[in-house]
Amino acid sequence: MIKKIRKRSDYITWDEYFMGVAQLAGMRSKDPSSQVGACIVSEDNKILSMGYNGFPIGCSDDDFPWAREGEELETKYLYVTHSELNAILNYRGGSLEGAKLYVTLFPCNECAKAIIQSGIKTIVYGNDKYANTPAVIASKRMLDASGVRYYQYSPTGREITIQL
Ligand SMILES: O=c1ccn([C@H]2C[C@H](O)[C@@H](COP(=O)(O)O)O2)c(=O)[nH]1
Ligand SMILES: [Zn+2]
Repeated sequence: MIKKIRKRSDYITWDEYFMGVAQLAGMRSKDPSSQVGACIVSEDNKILSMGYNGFPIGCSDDDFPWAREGEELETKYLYVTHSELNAILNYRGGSLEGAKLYVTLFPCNECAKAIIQSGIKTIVYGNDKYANTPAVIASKRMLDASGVRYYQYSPTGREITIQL
């Protein structure tokens, strides 16, 4: 009698996989307070692009400021490219129409504009710690008006260890 070998049952789900990849991308960020990662996926679950928050090419991580407060020109906010925008700009393959974005932080209003214009139709986000700020309220207003669906990732509690 031949015993049929069945597939593993503890493999990770698509959402775990892509949110995990977004988290890993965020680990490249040099921002001391918020590391944000993003992963863009096609309708048939192929990774199209990734990004994290950081300064534009040529703007040194050691020279540009990482401060959150102080004189505006000496804070990071005027310089940092957000993870979602980096992921959109990093894509070299043409259209993102119908794509899905996994991102560890709810996108701000500026990222929402780029998401809408790029054709991304679904956002799966991690934390929403800036939910009460004008940037996120405006973001949701635009995403709702444009028919971009968003839902919060539900952590499964599963942990992985990667040896580097
Ligand atoms: O849509 C967003 C919003 C913010 N970010 C980045 C930009 C900054 O590097 C941090 C936020 O810094 P705080 O110190 O938490 O204010 O997150 C992003 O990538 N995408
Ligand atoms: Zn943003």
